[in-house]
Amino acid sequence: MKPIQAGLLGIGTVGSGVFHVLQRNQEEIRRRAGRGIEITMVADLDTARAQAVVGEGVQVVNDARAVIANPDIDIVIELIGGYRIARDLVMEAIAAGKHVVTANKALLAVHGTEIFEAAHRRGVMVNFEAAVAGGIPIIKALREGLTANSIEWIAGIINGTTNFILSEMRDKGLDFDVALKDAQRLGYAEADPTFDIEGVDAAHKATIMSAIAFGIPVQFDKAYVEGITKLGAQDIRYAEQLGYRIKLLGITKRSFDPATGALKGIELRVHPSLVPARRLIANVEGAMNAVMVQGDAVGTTLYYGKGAGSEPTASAVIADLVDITRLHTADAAHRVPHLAFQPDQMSDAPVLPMSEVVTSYYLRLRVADQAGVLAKVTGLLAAAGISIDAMLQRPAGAGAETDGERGVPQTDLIILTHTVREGTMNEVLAQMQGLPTVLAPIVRIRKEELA
Ligand SMILES: NC(=O)c1ccc[n+]([C@@H]2O[C@H](COP(=O)([O-])OP(=O)(O)OC[C@H]3O[C@@H](n4cnc5c(N)ncnc54)[C@H](O)[C@@H]3O)[C@@H](O)[C@H]2O)c1
Ligand SMILES: N[C@@H](CCO)C(=O)O
Ligand code: NA
Repeated sequence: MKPIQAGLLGIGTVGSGVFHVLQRNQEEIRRRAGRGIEITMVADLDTARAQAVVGEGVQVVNDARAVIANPDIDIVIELIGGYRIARDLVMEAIAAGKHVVTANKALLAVHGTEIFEAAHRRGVMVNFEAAVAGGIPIIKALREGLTANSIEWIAGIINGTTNFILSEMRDKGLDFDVALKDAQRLGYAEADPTFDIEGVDAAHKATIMSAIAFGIPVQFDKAYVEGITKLGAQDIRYAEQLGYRIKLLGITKRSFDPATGALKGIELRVHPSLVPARRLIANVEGAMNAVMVQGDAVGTTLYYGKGAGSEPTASAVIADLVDITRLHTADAAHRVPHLAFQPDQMSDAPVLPMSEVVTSYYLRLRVADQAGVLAKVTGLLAAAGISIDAMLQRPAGAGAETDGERGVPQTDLIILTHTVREGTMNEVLAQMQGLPTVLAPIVRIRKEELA
């Protein structure tokens, strides 16, 4: 049989990896797919660079629409990125009856509903393994391997750039900015790295996983998003002293009413989290990703590997090409549904507001070092029914022995709490912040036991 022909839109970090791996392993891939897979046309704005990557045998154009219009091409691979042009091109490729492979989590988290509906109507596949945790086959695990389970929660380190930055800061004492530059140089960061450091990229990926795990539409606009830019080095240190590591986690979870047992909705959130240092996931370092999935039948499973970079991401893109090649002639009923659940079987369970999330907390308060302060702080927690798990008091550090303006001696109080509703915690934090003996904005980091 003739090889299936694919057209590539965008040949940067990931696109060049796809081209090279497909070429290097073409014989094995052909034996697995049952048919050869060839990239016969490439579009990139920088045609000279693109031509240098693919050599003379492959047609290079600067207009992505020329690839979509080519009748010999059955699969369009979108590796441009971003929401705007990529959305139009993917929709046009679907309308033209092409299957699509994309690594673009931003696109799917925001426009996924529209894209999957269009693909379903047109009878084509949109595959996106590379969009979540790069080379780790997590989409396949969730959609196929774990299909027997009622998924209870997913928690993952799903942004390589921020995990790399946190590791470099902790291990080598590097400054945030230096570590970020290194992550950009290594090809981990998004075109706009604020997406990485502000938690947006992780939230895109968590949004996609929430849809697949719980059969809800992709709803990025409902996600709670907090990045690592406000994390202080001293919090990383204090967390260690208490037996925890701080990781940027993407979390999605079914939440039940404790009184009735009824499903309240779905938690969907990204924020720095304290994780017990003894957990495997707490020891995932550098640009590596790891995703924990808790299913009712299988229990806890963990997926670990490279979540970013040229060839690791290419590995996932090519797996999608192979799946499409195998299923090309099968009708929609025989394919794996885009979001794991059949399109007419989606749930309308709401994504919960952050105030309804129940979790535990790390609090750091800069307080006046005087009698009765601790009692006031813990009194507010007690009045709200919030129980304390552990506590530290530490000197405020060199140069911070006294409060600048008022000259009051000061100290740091670090408190770990047991679980409480976030809305309740917010009220207590507002009261604490109002105490005259609390001298600086209170630091609050959520804590996940992941058990
Ligand atoms: N880099 C990674 O590790 C990684 C991992 C997983 C997913 N992704 C995703 O993969 C996608 C590509 O990322 P990348 O790192 O390869 O980006 P990149 O910037 O290295 O490559 C994008 C390429 O698209 C080209 N391009 C831009 N506009 C174009 C247009 N209108 N028509 C044709 N070509 C155009 C650029 O010239 C560039 O060569 C993004 O959606 C990204 O989020 C990247
Ligand atoms: N910028 C992303 C690339 C992989 O999606 C990361 O750092 O994880
Ligand atoms: Na993946």
